Amino acid sequence: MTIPFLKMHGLGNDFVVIDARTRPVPLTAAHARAIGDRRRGVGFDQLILIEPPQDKVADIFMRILNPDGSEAGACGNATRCVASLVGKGLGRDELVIQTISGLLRCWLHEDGTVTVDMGPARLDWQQIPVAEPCDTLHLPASAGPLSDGVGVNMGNPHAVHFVPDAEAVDLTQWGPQLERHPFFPDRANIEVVSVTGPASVRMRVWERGAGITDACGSGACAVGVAAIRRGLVQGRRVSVTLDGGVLNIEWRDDGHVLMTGPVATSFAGTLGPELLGETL
Ligand SMILES: N[C@@H](CCC[C@H](N)C(=O)O)C(=O)O
Repeated sequence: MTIPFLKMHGLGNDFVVIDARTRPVPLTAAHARAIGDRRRGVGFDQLILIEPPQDKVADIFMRILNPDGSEAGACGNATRCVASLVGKGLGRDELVIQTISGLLRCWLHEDGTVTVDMGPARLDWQQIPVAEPCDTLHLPASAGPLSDGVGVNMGNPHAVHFVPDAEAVDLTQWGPQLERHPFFPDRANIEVVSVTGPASVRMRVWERGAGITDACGSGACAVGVAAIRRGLVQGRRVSVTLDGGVLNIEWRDDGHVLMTGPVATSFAGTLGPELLGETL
């Protein structure tokens, strides 16, 4: 079996996107690891499967796999990419994407950017989740210079750390330690953030199951929410600058987080037996 795919990215956060709406593509964690290996495979930050929806109000179901084979409940940048791809295919500028975490409404704009309603920010300690009751505005887990994080779940777990200079943090050293800290039973995506203006921040990310990436959409949402909760920015809109560019985040009064940013397609390719094995 060979499987066609598109390589897409949001701010350099790159995805192998497979359209499995008309035929099932039963990829396993082992397949994800093989395809995701940038030396042997195609390489990706996330593998995205577009499947038929299980909910009547949704247009598609989006499955998200990390390069370590783990499944994620949210991927903001891929949601924009998939919304753009599917929306253009259907001739629609508004659609609903279902994930294992819920339903996400998306809007395609004339300038090519996409807005996603990433759903409500979940802030209770059980929702992050963390190992024991605590104030999620001040998480007690630490590693090296990273401490006093803010816990936010955007369909996936994030621990946001405000630091004087986000560029100065060795994420390769401290990211994996915090990702797998026993305080985070589901592991966590780790963000380091410096405030750069009254409504702007600079963020770098260590993604759970992927490592350092150029951008993380759900992470930018978590960072916007954390900055607002801490009173570090004015208002409820935050411009988040990542290595790959800027995402605009709005935390609405009803608790939902809106993320707006660009979408890009790099190339089309095919996955063959050398990566999928003979069993698929
Ligand atoms: N790149 C993503 C996040 C992908 C999932 C994450 N690594 C996790 O395991 O939760 C984004 O844009 O949100």
